[in-house]
Order: sequence, then structure tokens, then C-alpha cells
Amino acid sequence: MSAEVNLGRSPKKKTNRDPKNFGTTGERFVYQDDDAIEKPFNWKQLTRLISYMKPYAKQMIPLIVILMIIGTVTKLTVPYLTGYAIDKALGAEAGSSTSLTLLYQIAIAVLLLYVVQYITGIFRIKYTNIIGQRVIYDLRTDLFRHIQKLSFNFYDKRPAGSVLVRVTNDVNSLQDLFTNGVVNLLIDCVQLLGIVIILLAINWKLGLAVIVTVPIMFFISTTLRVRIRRAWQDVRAKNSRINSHLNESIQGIRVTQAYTQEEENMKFFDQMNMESKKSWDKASAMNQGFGPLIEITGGFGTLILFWLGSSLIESNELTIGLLIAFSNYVGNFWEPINRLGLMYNQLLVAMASSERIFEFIDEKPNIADSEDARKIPKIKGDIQLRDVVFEYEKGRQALKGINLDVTAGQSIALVGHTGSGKSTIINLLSRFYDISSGSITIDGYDVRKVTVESLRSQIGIVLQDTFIFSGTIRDNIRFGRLDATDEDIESVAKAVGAHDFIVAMPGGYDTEVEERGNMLSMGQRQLLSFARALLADPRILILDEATASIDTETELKIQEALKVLLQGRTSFIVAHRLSTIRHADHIVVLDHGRIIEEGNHAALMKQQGTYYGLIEAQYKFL
Ligand SMILES: Nc1ncnc2c1ncn2[C@@H]1O[C@H](COP(=O)(O)OP(=O)(O)OP(=O)(O)O)[C@@H](O)[C@H]1O
Repeated sequence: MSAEVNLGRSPKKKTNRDPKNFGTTGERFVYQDDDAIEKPFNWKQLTRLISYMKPYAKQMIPLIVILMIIGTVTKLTVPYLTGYAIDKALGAEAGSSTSLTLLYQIAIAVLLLYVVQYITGIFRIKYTNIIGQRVIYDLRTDLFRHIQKLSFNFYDKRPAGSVLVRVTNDVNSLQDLFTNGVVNLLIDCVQLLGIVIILLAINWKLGLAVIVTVPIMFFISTTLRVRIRRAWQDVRAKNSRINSHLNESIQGIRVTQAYTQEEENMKFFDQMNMESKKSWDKASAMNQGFGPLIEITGGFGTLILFWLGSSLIESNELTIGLLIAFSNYVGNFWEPINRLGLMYNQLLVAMASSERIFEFIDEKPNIADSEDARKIPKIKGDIQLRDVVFEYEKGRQALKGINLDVTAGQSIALVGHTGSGKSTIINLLSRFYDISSGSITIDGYDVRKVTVESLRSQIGIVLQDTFIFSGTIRDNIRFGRLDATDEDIESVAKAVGAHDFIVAMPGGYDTEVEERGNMLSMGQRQLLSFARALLADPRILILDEATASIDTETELKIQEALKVLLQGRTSFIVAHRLSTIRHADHIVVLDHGRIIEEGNHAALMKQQGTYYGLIEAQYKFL
């Protein structure tokens, strides 16, 4: 696109007003909950997610696995050595005597094991973080590259906020899974297996008795955690509704005060605040119950251990040292089970996030080059519309058979009531949508048969809602043609009459403007967007004229700038100002998707038809 396209401004957004989707329903304020926050397991999706690790798998995964195995083995050796020390060095085993030398040796061995465990842990975390960060980087890049290609109809159906949430929150929520989750899952499984084997090897009877508590533990850890997490999610959802309401209230404070709606507003706020408090109380109560419940189950395991263990010691089937080692292993048991419960939770959330991310990645742009698409050569600017029919949604025609012949260099003003189809025509010319039937040709080339890039790069678009990106004024103009020199930029700014106000700004062309250019006036923003379009020097120019009223002086400046901008190009203007309409070579009057009148201003006024009525009604004060 040679000039500017504002994706944020989708003309007619449809919102899903199904009450089922609303969290808080009030008569006036309705805040929609985000999509599902968790989804059941989906192996295919998980495999697809994990495939993002593939590029790094060869390099790092073997190393991580080795570090993980060393770490686990060292960890699991310590309890055994402790038991051994008690039996052999402290003489707890029948027939053995106290040996301080052996005790020191074992203590040094334990210390060394801890050091090894610490070092392997550091490197393992380092490498898993590297993989995690790279995977997230790749995923974010893929997603951003893809959403930039998606067509207008995709954005028509989705509020900008939901797209944003996917690129930020959903990707971030996968971060934990990749940095710790996958590796921890492996470590925990290996550790659990190791402990089970050791327990059974030390004493199978005691081992079996203790392992019985595992399913209970696992059940508590997963089920209860799921419920606790949901409760906290509910708290977050309620808080985010409060935030939405706050945001809306503050933004609309002038209207609220003007209509004395403060009390009414307060009632809604109070209701939401109360809901948030209730959900917090609930979540917090559940949270407090979790720890003690785990401890009680742990205590139950210890009870079995000591009850059965003591009788095994009596019958000489177990030594005191081994019983202590056993109890240490059991202590180590809960840790991985607990983490697996956490991991299970993380996976459910990751499933929902990845589903949403992949839904975007799998969305095919509607507007894509056909297989035999060719580059359109340098455009002259002859345009033909033949029986153009278009529907945004099946069965509702926005254009009902438009025929139009435009010769290169002509300026066409599109006028008509709101919803008559003006914006639709300009959207179709640059192929933001494909027509349902008929044809649109530029210099004899059907727009569907040429590459989108070659077409759009020769069409400039200046939208009503001028989009200013954060950066300098110079950068904003340069957006029209990235290789333009500073001299080119100044020369187009001068040509459209923007130079004077730019140099009067504190930093001149290097003044930083905020995103959306709030520090610039409407007229200044318009002039900047004209400069941007002029720099791009497109053969066809599409202009959606701003409707906002501006003072007469700025109006004159804009008209002057327009003259420069339109010179020598074919232009389509969704015109709102009488002066613009009057200067157009050809005026097309639309009504309910049809052309009902066309000609120049004088001829159309003479007809005393719809155009005459429109001008009389809308422009008589200008
Ligand atoms: N993205 C969309 N999805 C569905 N229908 C749409 C969409 N955009 C426009 N329409 C419908 O198509 C018809 C023509 O709309 P269009 O935006 O072209 O009108 P317009 O003449 O430009 O109006 P305005 O002067 O208000 O901008 C209208 O009935 C409108 O509701």
C-alpha cells in the first residue's frame, strides 16, 4: 500500500450480542468475556506446539536430558546415603559400630552430590530458558507476519482487542510451558519412576503401602488445583470488567456528567465491585484449604510408613537407616506429584491459548494472488467497473450492479447517503475484498488476475481517520516511500502546505508524535497524510474525505493541498465537502448500492434530482 490503510477502522463491526457470552449484563454496560480460558487435551495440537522446539532440539535437548538425568540421580542418591550413614556409620544396624571416618566420608559425598545437583540445575535452567524464549519468539513472529497478511473481512469480524490479546497474552501464557513446563514434566516423570523403583527395591511391602496414597495425592493436586485456578481466573475476569468499565467511564466522563448519569454509573460500578469481592473471597478460601489438605494426605502416608515400618524393623526386614531413607524418598515423592498437578493446569490453559493462536495462523487470507497472477505494469489509470455486485455477507448486496468508466487522470467524487456503498467501491478498487460478480479492470487488467502487491503499491489511499504512527513527523511522511530522502520529504510537505506548521514545532521534522498523533490537530493530520500519499506518488489515489468540521482557513489549505495531490492521477474521492465535490471531473451519486445519477456539478444541479436534494440538505450551510 503506497499510502495508508487503517486496519483499526473496520467500517461496520458486528458484535456478538448473545447474552450467553456476557459476563456482567446491565441494561447499559455489557462486557463480553474472553473466549474459553481452558480446553481439554488435544494431542495433535500439543504435537504441533512441541514442533516449534524442533529447530533447537538437536542442539540443546540431548544436553538438557543429560543434565536432567545427572541432576535426578544425584538427588535420589542423597536419601540413600543418609540411611546408609545412620545404619553403618552411626551403628543403627545390628552388628555395626560407630565410625566417624565413614560418617565424614559420607558427609563429603553428600556435599559433592549437592554441588553437582546445583551446577546441573543452573545449566539446565539456562538451556531450557533459551529454548523457551526462542520458541516464543518464533511463535510471535509467525503470528504477527500472518495477521499482517489477513484480509479486511477477517478484521471485520473481530474486535482489535481480541487480536491483540492473542498476540500478547496467549503467546505469553505459552511461555511457562516452554521454559519450564516440558522439561519439568520429564524431570518429574523420571524422578517419580526412580523413587518408585528405589522404594520397591528397599522394601517392596512398605513401598506398595506408601504408593497407594499416590492416586489420592494426584487427584487432590489436579482436581483441586483446577478449581482453584478457575476461581482465580474468575477473579481476574471480574477485575478486568471493572477495568473496562473504569476505562469507558473515564473516557466518557464528559457525556456522563453532561447527562447527570453519575449515580446510575455508580450503581453499575458497585455491582461489579461486589461481584469481584465475592469471587475473591471464594478463591482465597479455596486456596487456604489446599495446603492443609495436601499435608493431611502426606501425614496419612507417613502414618502408614511408620506404622508398617516399625513392625518391619521388629521382624528384622528393615533397618532404621533404611526407614529414614524411605521417609526421605516419600518426602521427595510429593514434590513431583504436586508439580505434575501444576503442569496439568498449565497444559489446559496452554491448550486454549494454542487453539486460539493456531486458529489465526490457519486462517487463510481471502485475498491472495491467483496462480496465474502477473504483475500489473506501470498503471496509466483507466478504470472500468462492469456490473459489479458485492456482498459482505451472503444475501445482502452492498453493491447491486455498478457500471463506471473512468479515464486516466479523472477525479471522481462518490456521493450518497450513509450506507449507500461509497466506501465499498473504494475497498474493491484496491482489492481489499473480491467482488461477487462482474469485473473491475485497471488499464484493461482484471484486478483479480494481477498480483496484490503490484496493484496496491500503485494505489494510494488516504483514509478519513488518518493514522499517525508513533515516531517522528519525518518517519510518518516517509511511510509513503521508505527510500525517500529528507529533501523529498520536505518537498512534498511544502507542496501540500504542511511545511510551515512542521517547522514551527519544537523539533521540526524530528518532532516525536505520539501514536495516533494526538498532539496534532485534525487538519494537520490530514495534511501529513496528503504529504505521505504525495511522496508515494501513486497512479490512482483513493481518498476518504474527513467529515470532521475544520475552520475555514484550514479548509482552504486542505483544498489547495488536494489540488496538488490529485493532479495527474486518477482519483476516487468519497467526498463530503462541497468544494471537493464541485471540483471533481465526474460526480457519481449512489443510493442503496446503485448509481442513480452521474455527471458534473452543474449538470446534476440542473436535473434537480437526488444530488440536488443532497446538496440542498447537507451543504447549504457551507
Ligand atoms: N464490513 C462490513 N460487513 C458487513 N456489511 C458492511 C460492511 N461494511 C459495510 N457494510 C454494509 O454495506 C453497505 C454499504 O456500506 P458502505 O460503507 O459502502 O457505505 P457508505 O456509503 O460508505 O457509508 P458512509 O458514508 O456512512 O461511510 C451498508 O449497508 C453497510 O451496512
